[in-house]
Amino acid sequence: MASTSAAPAPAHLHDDHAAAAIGLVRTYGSGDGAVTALRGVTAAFARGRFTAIMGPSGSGKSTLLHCLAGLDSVTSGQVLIGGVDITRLSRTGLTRLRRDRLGFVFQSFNLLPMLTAEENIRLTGRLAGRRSDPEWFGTLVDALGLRDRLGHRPAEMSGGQQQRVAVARALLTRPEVVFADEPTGNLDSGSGAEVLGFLRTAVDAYRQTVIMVTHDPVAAAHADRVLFLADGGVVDELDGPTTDTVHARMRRMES
Ligand SMILES: Nc1ncnc2c1ncn2[C@@H]1O[C@H](COP(=O)(O)OP(=O)(O)OP(=O)(O)O)[C@@H](O)[C@H]1O
Repeated sequence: MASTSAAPAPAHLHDDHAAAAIGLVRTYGSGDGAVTALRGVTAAFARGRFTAIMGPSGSGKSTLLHCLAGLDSVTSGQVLIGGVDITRLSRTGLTRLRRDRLGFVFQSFNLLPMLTAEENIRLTGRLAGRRSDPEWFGTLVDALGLRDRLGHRPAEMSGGQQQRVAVARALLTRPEVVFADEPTGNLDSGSGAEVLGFLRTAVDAYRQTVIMVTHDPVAAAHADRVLFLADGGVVDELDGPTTDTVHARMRRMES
């Protein structure tokens, strides 16, 4: 396992947290042109919970998500996934951990155009050399309403259908954490609500952990908790968000 080569996590972050950032700093460039996107972020993400990350443009949301997901390197600090400090993994170890233990949903769907919906859904498991559980595949396909789309290629599907394929792909390997970067950014509100509703179900019914960046208070209201960033730091947090309470916090941050 890739995880065995990493240092142990602090004891208080071992058990209940699927992911955590500890003193995370990310600076891009150097000298006069350096930009510090994250200025020492510490945040923990509980297992089986849905967390939204919000904040003004440029506040560091995508950088935080990408560092947590091992898609971007960190300048200093630790990132724990299931208790493993991923900043200490080799490149190969990190690639393996991402493939085996994390799921991704991006704004732009990121499906392979030449593959059918079914082939796209099965792709990550294939790359990991695993046979997927047929029952779980069927459960996902039915829950996401994709049964009659499995033979279609991305160009033959709506944006909402493509994103549902991407969600099925992300969940098929039962990852430790699903990272979603503006998953509804390219969808109309109806299709967006379907995708968010399914992410909610994945958390409630299957104890999936979801961490999602969004600009949209309606999307954030599907989460259990919202973390607010400003200027590269965590400035606020809200449990049990509603669209109204998220709006109110955003307004307060802007004033
Ligand atoms: N690869 C990079 N090189 C240089 N600067 C970067 C890079 N990525 C991000 N930044 C800078 O880091 C800061 C945080 O960017 P980030 O994309 O994380 O913010 P965000 O909150 O996700 O913004 P948005 O809501 O507009 O997507 C910004 O000032 C941005 O310009």
